Amino acid sequence: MSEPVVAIIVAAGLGTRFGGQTPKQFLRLTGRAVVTVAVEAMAAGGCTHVVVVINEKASEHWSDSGSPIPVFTTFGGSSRQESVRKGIEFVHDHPELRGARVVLIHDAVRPMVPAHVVHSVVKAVDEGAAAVAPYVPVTDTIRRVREDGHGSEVLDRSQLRSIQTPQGFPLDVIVRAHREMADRDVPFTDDVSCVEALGHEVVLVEGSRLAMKITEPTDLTVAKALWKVRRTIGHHSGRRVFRLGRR
Ligand SMILES: Nc1ccn([C@@H]2O[C@H](COP(=O)(O)OP(=O)(O)OP(=O)(O)O)[C@@H](O)[C@H]2O)c(=O)n1
Ligand SMILES: C[C@](O)(CO)[C@H](O)COP(=O)(O)O
Repeated sequence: MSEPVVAIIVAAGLGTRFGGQTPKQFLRLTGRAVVTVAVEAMAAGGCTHVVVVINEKASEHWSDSGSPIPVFTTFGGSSRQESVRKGIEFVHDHPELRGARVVLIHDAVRPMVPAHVVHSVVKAVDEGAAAVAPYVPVTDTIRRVREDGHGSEVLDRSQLRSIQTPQGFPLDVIVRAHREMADRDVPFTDDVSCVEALGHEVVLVEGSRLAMKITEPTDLTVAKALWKVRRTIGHHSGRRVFRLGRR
């Protein structure tokens, strides 16, 4: 039997920026929950198993029925970093998962990531990378506000990238990185940064605008609209739609 490729989907957030009673990852994206669509995206990209990290307080919203690959569930923590750590420890301790060759960490709230992006991340880890993240170019002009509160300065956006998930790692590397950063109490907003702090290089692969993060209510409206046309993206004759799919 070949080694598992495990995706850890973090879904333990409470969605304070989104608001509402039900955490955003359990809202519907045309018929199915956002997190369920994220599970399907991991399967479509070549993952063999998924661990969904949920919040104990919101567990009544979660159901894994109908998944194309085996799904395990564990409880998360009070920050994304802590939830990732708990997911990684679950994989590390699980007899069926601990032989994983590649581990991906994915936000439940990026449900529409295309299979080719997931596949590129898995491939880059398979080929020896210690930390892999998909990116899209920054298209807004970006300014940094000065710390003293007086004014701001423009940054050179040609050197900036917007980082997405899934991010990929060999299991031993991501376990070591998260344990060490938790011991040192160093916070990170993503997982490649955590591994980079151990001295590893971060490899970037091309991501997709479809892997947008649902953070605020408007994002879900946009996601629903994109979901309806996603099959045409990349095959459509219209240039705008084509570009959206590729970048
Ligand atoms: N304690 C947490 C916090 C976040 N997440 C997950 O990390 C991903 C990205 O987080 P974010 O978009 O910030 O979600 P929330 O924390 O739910 O949102 P907010 O910051 O607005 O409260 C989401 O899939 C979220 O469920 C998690 O598993 N555990
Ligand atoms: C991991 C991430 O999605 C990469 O862009 C992002 O850092 C998560 O940020 P959030 O504030 O926890 O949503």
